[in-house]
Amino acid sequence: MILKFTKMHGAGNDFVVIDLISQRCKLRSRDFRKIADRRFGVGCDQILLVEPPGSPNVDFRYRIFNADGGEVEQCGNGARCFARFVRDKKLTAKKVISVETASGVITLRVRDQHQVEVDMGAPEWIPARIPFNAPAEQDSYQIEAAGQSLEIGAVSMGNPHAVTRVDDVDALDLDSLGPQVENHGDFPERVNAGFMQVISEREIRLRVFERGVGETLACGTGACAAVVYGLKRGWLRDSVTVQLPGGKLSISWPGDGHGVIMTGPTAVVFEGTIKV
Ligand SMILES: N[C@@H](CCC[C@H](N)C(=O)O)C(=O)O
Repeated sequence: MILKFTKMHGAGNDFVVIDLISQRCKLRSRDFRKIADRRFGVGCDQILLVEPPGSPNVDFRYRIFNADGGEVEQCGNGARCFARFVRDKKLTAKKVISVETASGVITLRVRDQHQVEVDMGAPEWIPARIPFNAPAEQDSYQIEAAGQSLEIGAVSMGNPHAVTRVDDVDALDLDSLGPQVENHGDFPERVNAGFMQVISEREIRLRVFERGVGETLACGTGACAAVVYGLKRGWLRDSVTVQLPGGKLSISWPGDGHGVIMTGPTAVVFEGTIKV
């Protein structure tokens, strides 16, 4: 079958977005791996599927597949591209769009042609719900990875994150450290590994080694996880600018019980078709 797709990115985290409302197709894990392959396919970090909602109070269903073919619960940069896509394709004229994901309903607000704000929902700190093996919830935990002892914050933004504060993100060897944290035995569903450098109370630099992908140029849920951890530890305040290798995101969180608000860019790169 020939499928139409749109290649998009949010701060350099790139996606193949497929409308499964106007076209019908059952895609399998190997199809996602082929589409994501940068030599034999289109190339992307994640594939985003636009589907009809499963319940009456939401506008769409949003499904996310990592480049390794595995389905995941959440993707922040993808959520912004999703909002831009459904408006560009005239699947909705709404500026406030609610979508169901594998980790619950999130709300997308289209600010202008390029900037979208997303309420990513409240962070989850309870270890069993991340999931992370720890006897009790703590502000931080010690884990061993690549022969080093790391102090991490463990949090779910719908998907699991381990965040480590470092002095200089440029000095990290993420190719060796990233896979060791991603596959750490205390994260039974693996984890996205974020490394943040605090520049000031309102600005951080962040690199993320994403579960099922490797290092990406930006990770929206990773930015939310880093900021909520930094706010909890008292290192950050108010609205924080997160500088990622591919661009900037703005993140704010009023505190426990509230959703994390992420604002950032979206871009369309090209449209095409692929045989699956
Ligand atoms: N790029 C994403 C996160 C995508 C999913 C992640 N790799 C996982 O496995 O949980 C983002 O922008 O949040």
